[in-house]
Amino acid sequence: MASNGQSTKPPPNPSPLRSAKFFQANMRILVTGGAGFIGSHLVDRLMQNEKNEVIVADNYFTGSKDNLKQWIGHPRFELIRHDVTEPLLVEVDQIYHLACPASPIFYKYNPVKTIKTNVMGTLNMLGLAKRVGARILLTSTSEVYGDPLVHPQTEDYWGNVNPIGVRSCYDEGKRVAETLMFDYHRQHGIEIRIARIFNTYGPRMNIDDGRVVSNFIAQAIRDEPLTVQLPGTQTRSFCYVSDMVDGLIRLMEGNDTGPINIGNPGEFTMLELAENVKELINPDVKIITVENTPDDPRQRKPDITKAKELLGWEPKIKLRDGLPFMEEDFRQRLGVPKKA
Ligand SMILES: NC(=O)c1ccc[n+]([C@@H]2O[C@H](COP(=O)([O-])OP(=O)(O)OC[C@H]3O[C@@H](n4cnc5c(N)ncnc54)[C@H](O)[C@@H]3O)[C@@H](O)[C@H]2O)c1
Ligand SMILES: O=c1ccn([C@@H]2O[C@H](COP(=O)(O)OP(=O)(O)O[C@H]3OC[C@@H](O)[C@H](O)[C@H]3O)[C@@H](O)[C@H]2O)c(=O)[nH]1
Repeated sequence: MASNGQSTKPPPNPSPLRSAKFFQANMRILVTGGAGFIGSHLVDRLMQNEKNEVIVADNYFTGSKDNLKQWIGHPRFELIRHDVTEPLLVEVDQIYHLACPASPIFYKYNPVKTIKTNVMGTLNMLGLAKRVGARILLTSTSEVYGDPLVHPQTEDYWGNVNPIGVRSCYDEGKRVAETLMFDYHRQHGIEIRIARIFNTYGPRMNIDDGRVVSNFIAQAIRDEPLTVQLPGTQTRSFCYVSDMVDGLIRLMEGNDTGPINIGNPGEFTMLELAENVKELINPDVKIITVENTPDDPRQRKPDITKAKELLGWEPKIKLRDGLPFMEEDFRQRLGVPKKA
């Protein structure tokens, strides 16, 4: 029975290859998009369990082998250059399906490819889950709520999304991906999990990723003005990556299909974020305002009641505690030590 009370078919039989000796010893987990920011932190956590074998499939559009360098060559780890818009034939027990560019700059760069990644990529991974009887988790997004008219956002809110805007390749793409997940669940009995991830930050974000936290930290370290996009009063709620990974694993291992919001309810305007970065990282830096892009959501904050009740999860790391960890990582990669 799905969490929403709908009855489903029983799950398909596992692939016969799963009764091979190898599978009895290990849980084999596929992470698509595992070379990216959240994916590589998830891989680190999964690899800590000696019973897990991890396969990463990534096309390196926004991810990098560098994020996984500590695991390359490890006997329980495999890295495949693969685009999820093409089918993938592997034998696995679980699929964490993250593959998709997440920064607005990158997902808008080739919107047709972004929607293909969300739709064909998710179809391919669901097809794989069906063939081998694997459980599959989709990393959906708070962007399914669009420019929300309900605040904070609860999972039963259907959203306020522009279907033909420049962000639609991503937000409508993820909405279709969620639909596909539930249709495969109802029609084929696939075990699904859907996480609606809210803005996440932390070490290993691309320095030129274009998202706000990485932009402000890189700008503060480089002594460049912090670029607050107008009006500056728009809000976001930022979750530190280790909390996010913890939530994703709890969701995968738990009994609820979701969708479940995973995010930190601490809400900040972009001006407040800039002021925090300035104070913590470089008090001499200027804050300037610049033009915004179309359809930028004006407010965003997760209601995490469901995550608390169903997963026993809530974030532990506050923004002001997480920013210094990210600063340290960015300083190392940019080669700019902290001034004495
Ligand atoms: N970071 C956030 O704030 C956030 C918020 C909501 C949802 N999400 C979701 O979480 C997931 C990971 O986000 P992230 O922040 O780590 O982004 P990221 O860009 O760092 O990682 C995405 C990874 O997917 C890979 N990829 C992209 N298209 C692919 C394709 N067609 N085939 C194979 N690999 C492909 C990229 O190379 C990259 O390694 C995404 O699905 C994103 O939509 C992230
Ligand atoms: O330099 C900048 C960049 C961004 N911003 C503002 O910061 C806010 C957040 O922008 P980001 O680009 O970091 O990310 P967004 O919140 O728009 O989207 C994100 O949200 C959910 C996820 O699915 C995605 O990973 C990501 O698209 C926006 O209001 C934007 O206008 C700035 O003020 N300055």
